[in-house]
Amino acid sequence: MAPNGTSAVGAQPYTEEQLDFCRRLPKVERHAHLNGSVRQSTLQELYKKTSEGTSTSSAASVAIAKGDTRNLSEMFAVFGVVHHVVRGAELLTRVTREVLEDMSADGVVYAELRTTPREHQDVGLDKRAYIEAVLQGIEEHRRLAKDGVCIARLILSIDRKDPVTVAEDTVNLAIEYSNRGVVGLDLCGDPALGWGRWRQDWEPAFERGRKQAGLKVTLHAAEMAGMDEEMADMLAWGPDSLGHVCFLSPGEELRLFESRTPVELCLSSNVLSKSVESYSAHHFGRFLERGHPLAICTDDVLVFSSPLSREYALAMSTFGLDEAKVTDLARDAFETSFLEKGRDYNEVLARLRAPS
Ligand SMILES: CNc1ncnc2c1ncn2[C@@H]1O[C@H](COP(=O)(O)O)[C@@H](O)[C@H]1O
Ligand SMILES: [Zn+2]
Repeated sequence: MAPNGTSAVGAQPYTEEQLDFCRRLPKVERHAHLNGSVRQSTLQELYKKTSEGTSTSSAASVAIAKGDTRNLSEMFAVFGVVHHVVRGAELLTRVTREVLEDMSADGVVYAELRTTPREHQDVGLDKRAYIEAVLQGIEEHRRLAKDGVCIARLILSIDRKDPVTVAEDTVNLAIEYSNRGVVGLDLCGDPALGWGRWRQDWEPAFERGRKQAGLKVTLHAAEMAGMDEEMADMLAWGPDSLGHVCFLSPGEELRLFESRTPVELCLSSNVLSKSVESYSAHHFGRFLERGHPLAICTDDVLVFSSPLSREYALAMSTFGLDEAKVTDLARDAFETSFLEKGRDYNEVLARLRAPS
């Protein structure tokens, strides 16, 4: 790619050398939604087999490029396109394996995948089978990977649009699978649909997962304006990590800095969904300046067409980081992860510390 060539997201501000460095750099992915990270060619292939026939336009429309007029709420419709075709245990296992293969090829050595357990009634899949199919994909990748393994753990997501009974179910499942690869719980979904429910619905559910099984908790937070009250309540409770945090008032931002709660920052996701005006205006700059614990992440590589190496290259060029700083960022991201101490932890650490 030419230094100033164009792609789905417009002119590239980084050089070929920067991108190449970021590709080779061993990295950690902490915020990737499984169905938002499905390989584009797989989605197209699955779409062709449906009753919609040979049209691939629906599959193609999941990619959001610069200039796309969809806002954050409209963007959530794209996940319906993926959920429509990724059905059944076999496909869930396959897409999980492929996501990890793609990450591994991009230099990711450890990934926390997150997904919302769903029933696929038409193919007789219940939520337990859903989770087992995803865990099987992680296991298959590990067994079959030829060019380096991306070690992975699973986080179960609770969608803000669902009733609290669904959240309770998900917590039960996360507890059940907590010694089999599930390390945490997440609050996700369209913030416009389910805010104002933190204290009553979500906090008790997450608290139970944390108390009963030591599960870690990450929350999509301040994804739209006017969520200060929820943010204050979340911080008072004390999550292990927070995603996005785009719309913080100066007071809440200060409180977050003081709490030292790690943040998962997704530059392209925020710029392309118009939560943040431009790369240079991204709050990544302020968090970096404060030395706040953070991890650069992709969110939904299928939708935003930007793998982790590219997100690092964008941060590198936009904020003038040298190779040593970018290397530190990748290592620091691991410090914020949910991976338990043990053999895998030591393996990831060794790969992150290996001289490049
Ligand atoms: C843009 N930022 C975002 N903010 C909030 N939630 C998001 C998201 N991107 C994805 N999801 C959540 O992840 C689900 C798809 O993956 P899974 O089916 O769970 O694997 C979406 O339905 C949405 O709830
Ligand atoms: Zn997300």
